[in-house]
Amino acid sequence: MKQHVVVYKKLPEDLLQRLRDEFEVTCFETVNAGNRAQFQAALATAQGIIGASLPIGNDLLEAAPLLKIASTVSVGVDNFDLDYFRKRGLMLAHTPGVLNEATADAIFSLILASARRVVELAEFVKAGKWKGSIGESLFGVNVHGKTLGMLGMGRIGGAVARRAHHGFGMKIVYHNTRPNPEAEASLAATYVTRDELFQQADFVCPMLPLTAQTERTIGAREFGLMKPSAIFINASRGRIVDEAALIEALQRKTIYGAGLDVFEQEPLPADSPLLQLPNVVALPHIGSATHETRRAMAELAVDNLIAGLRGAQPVHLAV
Ligand SMILES: NC(=O)c1ccc[n+]([C@@H]2O[C@H](COP(=O)([O-])OP(=O)(O)OC[C@H]3O[C@@H](n4cnc5c(N)ncnc54)[C@H](O)[C@@H]3O)[C@@H](O)[C@H]2O)c1
Ligand SMILES: O=C(O)[C@H](O)CO
Repeated sequence: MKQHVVVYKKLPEDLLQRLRDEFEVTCFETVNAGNRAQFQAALATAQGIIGASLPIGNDLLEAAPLLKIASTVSVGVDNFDLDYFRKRGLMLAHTPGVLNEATADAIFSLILASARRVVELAEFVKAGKWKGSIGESLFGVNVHGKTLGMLGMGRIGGAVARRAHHGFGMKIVYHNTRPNPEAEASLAATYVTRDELFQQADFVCPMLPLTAQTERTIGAREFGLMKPSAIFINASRGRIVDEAALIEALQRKTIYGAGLDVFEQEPLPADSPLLQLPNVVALPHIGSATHETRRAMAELAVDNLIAGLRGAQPVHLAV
């Protein structure tokens, strides 16, 4: 009998066909309050699940007694309880690497847009307010030659730092779980303490996984250490930041601005104070959202799932 796979994200048709060739497949383009009961019922006979952007709590996993592998179309694995996977001996596969460059590009767009006030000034032009020379009050700040502080010098952090060093002549300071000799050799990156990073950087850019250790790791204390001219860039996960403290720092202008791709609550509620602040550039979690990169992520996630269900080792296992 064919094994059963539950898909909970829209996948390209040819990749779905690869799954159908080998497994019985049940698809949910999204899971919401209206179809959660059907989703849970489908899990009862599933050996594999594949999807993204849905917290898969242990209640759902308890409803899947035959499960062998979950394959997430993301590098982040914070939608899962890793200890539960270890205890049950389940595999959790993810998609590191293939999204490094697209995500680093998106982060650099936040750096440039925040520093040069691109969104604010584009809206100014569209509103018909450009009547003459703009004047100093609308000037931005330089990016080239400034100091980038990478908190987390992993795969994506390294790709951001590469752009900063080679493309923009920036000085790189970083803090990481352990020193990264390759970044030090190729990017002249300097390892600093966490506090030194917040104090020295013109652009503070965390690129950390969300874990019990990193949840709300940046708060009022850290914003207090930053320069009044510093810009905070976050495209890792919203919950690594105390968002209320960030809003306060931006409102009181104890920091210059922020470029954000991720938020405590997503989608960002329409009444978020962040949306009232001209010194904030907010994006809808688009780090990896290019056609090419999302395709590569979906392919890798399908490869991982098929390998796991065939009894082989998926290439990228988080657990
Ligand atoms: N916005 C987006 O669309 C988007 C896209 C891709 C990834 N992400 C997020 O970015 C995260 C990082 O991805 P990656 O592939 O670069 O991961 P990675 O594992 O290669 O890099 C993370 C780095 O952070 C370091 N680290 C972990 N905890 C730390 C701590 N407390 N202090 C200092 N350093 C610490 C690790 O040593 C590692 O070097 C993902 O987990 C995901 O949440 C977001
Ligand atoms: O973790 C990831 O991969 C991103 O946040 C989604 O593309």
